[in-house]
Amino acid sequence: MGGKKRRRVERPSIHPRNKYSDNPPDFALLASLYPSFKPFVFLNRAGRPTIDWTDFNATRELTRVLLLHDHGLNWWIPDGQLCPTVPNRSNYIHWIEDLLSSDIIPKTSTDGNNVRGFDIGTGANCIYPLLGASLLGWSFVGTDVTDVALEWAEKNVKSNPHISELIEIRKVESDGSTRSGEGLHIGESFIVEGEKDLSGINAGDTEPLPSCSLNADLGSNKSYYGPSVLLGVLKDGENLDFCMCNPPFFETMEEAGLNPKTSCGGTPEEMVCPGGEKAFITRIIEDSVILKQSFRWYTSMVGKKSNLKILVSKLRNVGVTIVKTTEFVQGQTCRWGIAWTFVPPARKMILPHVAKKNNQSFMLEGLQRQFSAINVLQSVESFFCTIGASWKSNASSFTVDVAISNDHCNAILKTEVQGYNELNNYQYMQEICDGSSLPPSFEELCFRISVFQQIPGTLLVRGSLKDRESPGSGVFWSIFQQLEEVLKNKFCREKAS
Ligand SMILES: C[S@@+](CC[C@H](N)C(=O)[O-])C[C@H]1O[C@@H](n2cnc3c(N)ncnc32)[C@H](O)[C@@H]1O
Repeated sequence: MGGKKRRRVERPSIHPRNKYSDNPPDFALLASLYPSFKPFVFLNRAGRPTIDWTDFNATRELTRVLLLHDHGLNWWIPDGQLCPTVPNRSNYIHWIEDLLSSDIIPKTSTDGNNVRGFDIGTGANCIYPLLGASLLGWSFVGTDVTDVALEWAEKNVKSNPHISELIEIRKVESDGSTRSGEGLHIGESFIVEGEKDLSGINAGDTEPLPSCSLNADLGSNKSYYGPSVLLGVLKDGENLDFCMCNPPFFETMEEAGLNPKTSCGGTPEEMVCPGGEKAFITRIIEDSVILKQSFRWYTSMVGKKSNLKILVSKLRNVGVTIVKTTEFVQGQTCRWGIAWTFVPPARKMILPHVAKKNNQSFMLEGLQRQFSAINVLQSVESFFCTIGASWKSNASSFTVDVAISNDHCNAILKTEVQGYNELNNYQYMQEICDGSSLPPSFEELCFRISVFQQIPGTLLVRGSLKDRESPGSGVFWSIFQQLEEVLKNKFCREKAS
């Protein structure tokens, strides 16, 4: 013991564009400027001004003065309603801003102007529309089910005439139907068999989610009990840039009350839903499967990492083109963000974790009888011949040595059909925005493809990079994926999907 050095785990930091990233709230200054805030401020043991985080009145007053002082927003919520922490909520807004400005999916013609978002469960505090509109000029539809949330969200919008035109508050009926407004339809919910199980699903047992065709009566197409989330709330023909959601995280109020260190309020309607956040976000996923490209990005906050994994697994099964996750700093605790889209990606990207591997392999199973390892080897040769690589094969060792120039690699990547991409973490997202995740430049990419007989009818194909440190390792991975698809399509009874 003791000999091992502890690796320092890098914690993600507050978003660099967050107003508070370099200047955390200055309680002393705020207390001097706002007499109503002053009584809540005292010096802690280290002599620094602070507030009692377990006092709801103190946290609410802090939020009020921060929104006023730093964002020019008038804001209030009644006792007990969920009180947002402004720096934390801002991180989510900036993450969406990154998604919209990245070139992962093609940009729209508006190119950052007239961005329109949809806040599922905006709450009495209406925090996301208020921040998104005041910081970035975005327009919003904010939805909710409870009267108190709708009433106070409206009040908060109206108290800010400079942005009130940008925010529409929309009611979702709590009985499972949706309000019959302009373009909305009331419909009976139908239940998909096994729906209850969806909330208890494990990462490994993700069945494809039920889907049904888009039709005029969208609200009736939803596959879950309870209030609509998107289907039927979204109006006919409405297309938005993104939706966002801070879902009711918990299954019970007891679970919700487990953090005694802070008091941010929160009623059962705000904090709890049957099946917790996993069930709630599953509803968003189910609706997204039907609504597809009505939103460019679907996003949600996630409270538990275990749920994040499950949700990513679910998304793998429903035909999304990209899944992106991030970690948000929330004081002592962590929250995660998940985003997905059905828009085809703009270009190929290399996953950072796979890009670092220098060995890749796949199995060719269920080989059709007439084919053997030598046929596979020949197909490997012709694959590389077609893409213009130089290659040398050795029929006795069942290997093909390949060399590809940088220009050829780029040509291959350009024509490639992008499948599923899972991009992790905010830092990586930044790389994409900077363009530094583009395929790196190198002289020649050299690797060996080997074909091994496993059992009759099964071959293993392995690709090994000659130079472990090659900057083209990500490109190698990508080409190897294409080879897999080609070989599976040609040789296996069960074709590549
Ligand atoms: C955790 S609160 C989030 C409030 C606010 N967005 C925030 O971040 O502080 C969740 C909100 O979702 C609302 N809600 C629950 N089910 C909903 C549904 N089907 N559609 C819209 N809102 C819903 C609740 O009433 C509650 O206001």
